[in-house]
Amino acid sequence: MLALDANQRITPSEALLGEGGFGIVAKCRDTTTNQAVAIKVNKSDPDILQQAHVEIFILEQLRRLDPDAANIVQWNGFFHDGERVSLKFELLDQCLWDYIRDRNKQGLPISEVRSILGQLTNALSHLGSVGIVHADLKPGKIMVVNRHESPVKVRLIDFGLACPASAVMPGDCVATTGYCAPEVMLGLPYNEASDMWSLGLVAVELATGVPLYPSENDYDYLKFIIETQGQPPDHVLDSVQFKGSVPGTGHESLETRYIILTRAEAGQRLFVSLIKEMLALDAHQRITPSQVLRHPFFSPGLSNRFPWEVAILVKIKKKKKSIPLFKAEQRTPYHHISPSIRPKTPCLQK
Ligand SMILES: Nc1ncnc2c1ncn2[C@@H]1O[C@H](COP(=O)(O)OP(=O)(O)OP(=O)(O)O)[C@@H](O)[C@H]1O
Repeated sequence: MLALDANQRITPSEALLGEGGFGIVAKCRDTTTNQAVAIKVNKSDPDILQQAHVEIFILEQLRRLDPDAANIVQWNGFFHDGERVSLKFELLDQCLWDYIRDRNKQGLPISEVRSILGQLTNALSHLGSVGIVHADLKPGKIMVVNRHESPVKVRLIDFGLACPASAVMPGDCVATTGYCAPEVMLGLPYNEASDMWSLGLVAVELATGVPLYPSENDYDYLKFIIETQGQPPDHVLDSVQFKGSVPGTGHESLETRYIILTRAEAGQRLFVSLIKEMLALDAHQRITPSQVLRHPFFSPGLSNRFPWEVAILVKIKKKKKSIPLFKAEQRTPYHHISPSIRPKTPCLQK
């Protein structure tokens, strides 16, 4: 492990914890406290420097919250190292992707899904109380404090794309394809409800071990959503002012994913009913954090009454050919979503 000296200088090396678009995260020892910490060292690029200052602004807002009670990473300030700005965080153990992978991608038992989903809903509730949208929620941005602890505790990390709900810039979508809410993708105004959509997809991944919409491009992602849930309601599509290019064609995946309940236990049915409310296409209809926590899926004693050891499965249906999402004669790209691909039976129901 590296030392963080009195002048707060560090040298990146084998202590690398992670790497991202903004730089690296390294494990260091803070010589004043003698504690291991995680230091996010941003690249010296001017755009990234500006982004780092936005992240610092958001982290300052979050100081009003108790990180432990709010399930968000504890931030301990920042320092400059030459041209670079570095952020100091509590050291966490592993991200949820790795945690799920270590369980052979089988999905977690109901007790753990409930516990982790409850903690993340609590995190969104706290973010909402200070008017912050995370805007990039996914298993890679959620970390386990200590994988050997039971029940495991989780924290939300990386507020690099977060913004006050009152200052959202529609159309400025840089969030991760495969987790971002439809309204964000469509360039519409968005708010805290977009994090709830992402959390719905995280919940499915916790329960099944695999992503529901594993897409690398906007076209595939939108296609997965429409095939499984139908197209967004007309009043949503009517407000789309899509200025960018039509999401790429030619690389379409030929898969659709369906949630299959192997044994239709009550716990599983409740879980699917909750997920459907988290993944409401219309953000106004989406369930809120306090409603999630009051959902029967969280009722005490559920896991005792309905032990759910068999994880939910995701069935992958292969198609012979791709389906056009857009019809040339219609008005705007997102009105070109062909009604013919509306599923007869929406997949998110048993
Ligand atoms: N507090 C922490 N403790 C331990 N590891 C961490 C911590 N914060 C971040 N990491 C590791 O570093 C990785 C990158 O962190 P982070 O997402 O904050 O950086 P980023 O540059 O914004 O990433 P991206 O470009 O993917 O958005 C994480 O996925 C995680 O593995």
